[in-house]
Amino acid sequence: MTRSPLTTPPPGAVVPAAHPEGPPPGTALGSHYGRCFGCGTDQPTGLHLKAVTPDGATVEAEFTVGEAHQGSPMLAHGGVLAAAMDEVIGMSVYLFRKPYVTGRLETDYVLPVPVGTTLHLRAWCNGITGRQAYLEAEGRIGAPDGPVAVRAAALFIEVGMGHFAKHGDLSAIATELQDYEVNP
Ligand SMILES: CCCCCCCCCC(=O)SCCNC(=O)CCNC(=O)[C@H](O)C(C)(C)COP(=O)(O)OP(=O)(O)OC[C@H]1O[C@@H](n2cnc3c(N)ncnc32)[C@H](O)[C@@H]1OP(=O)(O)O
Repeated sequence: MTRSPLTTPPPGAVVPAAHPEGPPPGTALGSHYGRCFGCGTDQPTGLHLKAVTPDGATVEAEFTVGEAHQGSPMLAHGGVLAAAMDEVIGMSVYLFRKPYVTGRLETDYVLPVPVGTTLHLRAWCNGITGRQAYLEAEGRIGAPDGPVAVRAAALFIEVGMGHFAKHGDLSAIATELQDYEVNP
C-alpha cells in the first residue's frame, strides 16, 4: 500500500484487542442504517455490503459491483470502490465500540473491476492513539485469495455522538443502532 504519513500509525499507537462487549467471532454485521449507501438495505443503488467479523476485531465483507456503480462502460467507478473501502473500514473501527468518522482515505487502484464482479473486502486496524485510528483495507476479485484490485489506508477520528446530533439526524441513527450509549 502506498500511503502518506497521515495514515501511518505513529510509534506508540496500539492495535486494540477485540472489545469484550463486541460481537463474537463469526458474527454477521448487519446494516447500521437502512439508508446507508454502503450497507443499507433501503438504498436501492447502494453497495449492500454483506459483512462478518471473523475475530471481533477485523471485518470481511462482499460487494458485488452493479449497473449503478459504473464509471466507464461496464467498469466500476473509482469513487464507488473508495466508498466500499470507507464502509468496510468504518465497520471495522466500530467493533471497538466508539463512534468514529473518516478523516482521510487514501486508495490504490490496482486492477479494473468489471460490473458483476464480487469484491471480497477485508479491513483491519493498524493502531489507535488518542482520537486517531489508523486502518487499512483491501478488495480482492472473486475470492478471498483472489487478485488484489483495490487497497486503502485511512485515518478515522473518534467523535462523540454529539457529532451526529449537531451535523445530522441522531434520532435516525439511534432508532436503528442500539450499541452506542446515545448521550450527545
Ligand atoms: C456505525 C457503524 C458503521 C459505520 C460505517 C460508516 C462508514 C463510513 C464512514 C464515513 O464515511 S464518515 C463520513 C465522512 N467523514 C466526515 O464527514 C468527517 C468530516 N470531518 C469532520 O467532521 C472533522 O474534520 C473531524 C471530526 C474529522 C475532525 O475534526 P475535530 O475538530 O474533531 O478534530 P481536529 O480537527 O482537532 O483533529 C483532531 C486530530 O485529527 C487530525 N485530523 C483531523 N482530520 C484530519 C485529516 N483529514 N487528515 C489528517 N489529520 C486529520 C488533526 O490534525 C488532529 O491531530 P492532532 O490531535 O495531532 O492535532
